[in-house]
Amino acid sequence: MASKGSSLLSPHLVKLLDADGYHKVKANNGHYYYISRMAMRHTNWLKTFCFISFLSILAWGCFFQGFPLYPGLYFGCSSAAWKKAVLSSAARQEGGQLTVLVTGAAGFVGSHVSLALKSRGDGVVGLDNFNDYYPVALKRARAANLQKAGIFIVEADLNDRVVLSKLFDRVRFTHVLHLAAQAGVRYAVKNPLAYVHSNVGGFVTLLEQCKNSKPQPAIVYASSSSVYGLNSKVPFSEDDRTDHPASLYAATKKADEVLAHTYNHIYGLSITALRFFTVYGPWGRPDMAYFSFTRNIVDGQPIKIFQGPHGEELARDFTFIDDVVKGCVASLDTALPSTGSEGKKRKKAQFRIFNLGNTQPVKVGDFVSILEKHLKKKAKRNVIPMPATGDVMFTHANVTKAQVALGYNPSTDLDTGLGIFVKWYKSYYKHGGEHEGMLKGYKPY
Ligand SMILES: O=C(O)[C@H]1O[C@H](OP(=O)(O)OP(=O)(O)OC[C@H]2O[C@@H](n3ccc(=O)[nH]c3=O)[C@H](O)[C@@H]2O)[C@H](O)[C@@H](O)[C@H]1O
Repeated sequence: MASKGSSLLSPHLVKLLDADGYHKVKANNGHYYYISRMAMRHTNWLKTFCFISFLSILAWGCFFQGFPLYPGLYFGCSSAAWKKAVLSSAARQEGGQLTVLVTGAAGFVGSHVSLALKSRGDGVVGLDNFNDYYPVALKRARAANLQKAGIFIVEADLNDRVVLSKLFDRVRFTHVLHLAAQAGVRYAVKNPLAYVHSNVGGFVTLLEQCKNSKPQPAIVYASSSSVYGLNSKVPFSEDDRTDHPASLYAATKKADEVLAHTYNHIYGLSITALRFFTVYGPWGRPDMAYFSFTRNIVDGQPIKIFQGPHGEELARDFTFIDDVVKGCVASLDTALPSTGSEGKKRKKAQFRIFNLGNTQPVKVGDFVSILEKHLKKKAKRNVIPMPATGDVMFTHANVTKAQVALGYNPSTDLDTGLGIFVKWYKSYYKHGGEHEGMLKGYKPY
């Protein structure tokens, strides 16, 4: 198709060739080449084909392989500024013993534990995808608190293997506190795949990264009281069966527990699962009843109180955030190191499961009465049959194991805890907290 020419060709011949449908092209070496117009057209088609193929591979990678989910971030996480921010956040201060990656650091529990760790000198790096399941403004406000304390949050999805691997290349994490998840029991009927994406896919992506690391970090992660599902024996103990989940949310948390066991068994990852019982408190989750009921009572809107099929009241073992933070920190402190390295197990590793509850279940109606007392306002109660969206009738934790192993001793009763929450709520929304848009257009059930 292309014929090599030379500057020695006579102008007459060049003219002839042009007329015959050839392009004259000068190469870097000074030689001229004559390429037929047909070949040029083919070359252009080839370029277009290659470009479209490149875009298709990129799109395929983004949507199915979790590879660079946010191209901006992907490139951003190679920048010098990014590396500096990560390293400075991970640096331990005086008294600090651990270097912890906290996933879900802009979340409710994640933000509290991150601050607690940082305040005692541990190195803390956060990871959060700032999804809009509930108002992002609240997550940003929590993140601003962390930033003030010197904690950098990597903004990425857990499924983003590229970002995770860059992060672990930079920092030798001694521990991972994995709290990122798609939360909420009832929203799972609306958006089941969000739970599979974060709680199953994201968890496995993280475990893969941890198992391949050298050294492997010890992992402490959030399970849930919901794994007890339809069990009727109370209080719930860690040795009870957990194979009757009542919601898809619970099923994904149960899946996490069995997945964690597999990684512990095959790769020697040290793993601790914490079964949280309806955690509440300042900087909490607007989708949860204590928060949304408060908002409705303040606004003079009715609240819906669910009741069982025979008119029974539901009850929860509401647990105050400060107690849960202590449980998380003690779990990190007592976690033994993982025994494997770069995907190879050396010996048996620690595997633990703990309930972190309050041990004092309260009926939802009584919990509303306590809120009314602190808000000095009556709720407009609308008692309705429990919708078929995955709720269980009651939860009640036995925390003996956590008491023995972690020194866990919940000390905040619901009255005290809700008083602290209401004080925070009033102050936050009085001082410019984003009230507008709070759960706007969002109906979890
Ligand atoms: O322990 C957990 O593992 C879970 O705790 C939390 O789930 P739940 O215990 O369901 O909390 P939450 O929604 O505050 O409802 C509290 C009570 O109010 C009742 N409830 C709720 C809403 C409503 O409109 N009416 C109502 O009666 C409702 O029936 C219930 O009896 C977390 O959201 C979840 O992510 C997970 O961490």
